This record gives sequence, C-alpha cells and structure tokens, in this order.
Amino acid sequence: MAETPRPTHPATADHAWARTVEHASRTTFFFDFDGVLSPVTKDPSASQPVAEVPAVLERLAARVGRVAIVSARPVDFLRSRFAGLEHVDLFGLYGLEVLHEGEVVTKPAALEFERPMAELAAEAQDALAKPVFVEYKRLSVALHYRECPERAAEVEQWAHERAERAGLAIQRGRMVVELKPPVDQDKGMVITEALRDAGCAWYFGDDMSDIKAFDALRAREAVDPGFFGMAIAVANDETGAEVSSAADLTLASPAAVAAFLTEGLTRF
Ligand SMILES: O=P(O)(O)OC[C@H]1O[C@H](O[C@H]2O[C@H](CO)[C@@H](O)[C@H](O)[C@H]2O)[C@H](O)[C@@H](O)[C@@H]1O
Repeated sequence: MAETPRPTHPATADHAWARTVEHASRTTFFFDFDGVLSPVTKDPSASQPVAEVPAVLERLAARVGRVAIVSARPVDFLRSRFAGLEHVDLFGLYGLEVLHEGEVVTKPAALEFERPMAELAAEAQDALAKPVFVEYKRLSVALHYRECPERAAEVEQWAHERAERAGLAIQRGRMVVELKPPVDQDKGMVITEALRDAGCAWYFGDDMSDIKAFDALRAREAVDPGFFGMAIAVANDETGAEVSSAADLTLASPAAVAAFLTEGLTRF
C-alpha cells in the first residue's frame, strides 16, 4: 500500500486513527465513489464497489458518528450499488441530491434543468459518434472519451460550446467532461455543511472535484483548531499529482482503501 505523507500537514495514518478512536462519535468519514470505492471500468454503467467495501463501510458506520458517500453519480445509482447499507448517507450529483428518509431530495434550484438535460443528452448522442459514451444523469450529462482518448479535444470543444450557449457549468474528470446546471454546488459545500458539529473528518477522493472537499477540511481546521481533517487521495495516473499533492496520504487503489479501513477498524 503506497502512502505519501503531505509535507504541509504532518499527519500520519497512526496519528489520524488515534484521533478518530478518541473522538469516534464526532468523526465523519466521507468517500467519493468512482476510483475510490470502485475500480475504474471502461463502461461507467458497469462500475461496482470492491467486494469488501459495503461490509467495511457498515462496520465503520457502527464505530463512528457518520459515514457518507459524496459522488458525482445520482443517488439512485449509488443506491443500486449499496442496496443493503442502512447506515451510510448518500449525496449524489455533487450534492444536488441527497437521500433523506428513503427519498431523493433535490436542490430546488436544479430542478428546472431536468428537461434541458434530457434534451442535451439526446443532442449529444446525435452529435458525438461512438465510442464516446453519453451518460445521462437526470440533472447533468457526462461525455466520456475513455474508449477514444484521441477525441478528447473534439468532445471538450462540443461540451464548451454547448455549455456557453445554454448557460451551463462544466466539470472535468477522468476521461470525461460533464455539463451541469449553473447552480452553486460542489463537494466542498457538502462537506462544509455536513461538518458543523464534527470534531474529526476523513475524505477519500481521486479526482479534481474532490480537491474542493479536501479544501473544506483545511478551511475548517483553519477556523477551528480543535478540528482534525484527514485528506486521503487514491492514486491514479490520469489526474497526475494534483490530487495526491493536496492530500495527507495517498493509497494505491480502491482495494487498498478497503484494506486500509479494515486495518483501521482493528484499532477501536
Ligand atoms: O464523484 P465520483 O463518484 O468519483 O464520480 C466521478 C465520475 O465517475 C464516473 O466516471 C468515472 O468512472 C467511470 C467508471 O469507472 C470511468 O469509465 C470514467 O472514465 C470515469 O470518469 C461517472 O461515470 C461520472 O458520471 C462521474 O462524474
């Protein structure tokens, strides 16, 4: 398991687990989904969590204050992957959706984009020949070029032109560009809001959108010296060093995340 210390935040895994055990009931664990709990697959609809992950998350939820998945996927997709989990909270579409008492609750400002996004997805299907994969997510459209990286510029240009014309926002990811509603919402905002009463929090991420969540931990530490935040990157060679260099530790893969949590649970 590769672990790279972040020089500006000299926290080791041992230190972080000790803090967590000491403040267990006021600790939250946040996880991104793709690339963190689930290995990257060519077909986004085929993604599944690492086999050990659901049970490990449930065990963790029994030990700490809160466990949550904060993903760019819709909540319904996450529910399909974690059907048996009862104690893990789900935030979808960067926090535009949250699962609350069994219902998907959507930020009201995003609702007006449901129909335009359906139209946009149909337009993208017509405009971008396969193997570009158009992923329609109800309130956003992701254009994947993993199967044809040589067409990245074409896909990016189409997305940017379309976003400008329709007044939409753009989010880049791993071999993907996504068109989103121009609603002020990101993973960092989810974390900031969810941390109100927390004394300790961990965030596990692998992509550019996760850096905002790391930043939210740092921002909380800056105003609350009693708060301890631990940012964990899951390594990949697609986002380069940017995510790892913003984190306290880097783990090698989603399987390494499961192993890291399994070991951590022995400390309680
Ligand atoms: O916030 P996340 O849960 O990490 O979601 C980020 C994006 O994940 C998915 O795309 C990525 O994973 C796919 C499956 O491994 C892979 O094929 C693709 O290249 C990756 O970009 C998802 O399909 C996107 O909608 C999410 O934005």
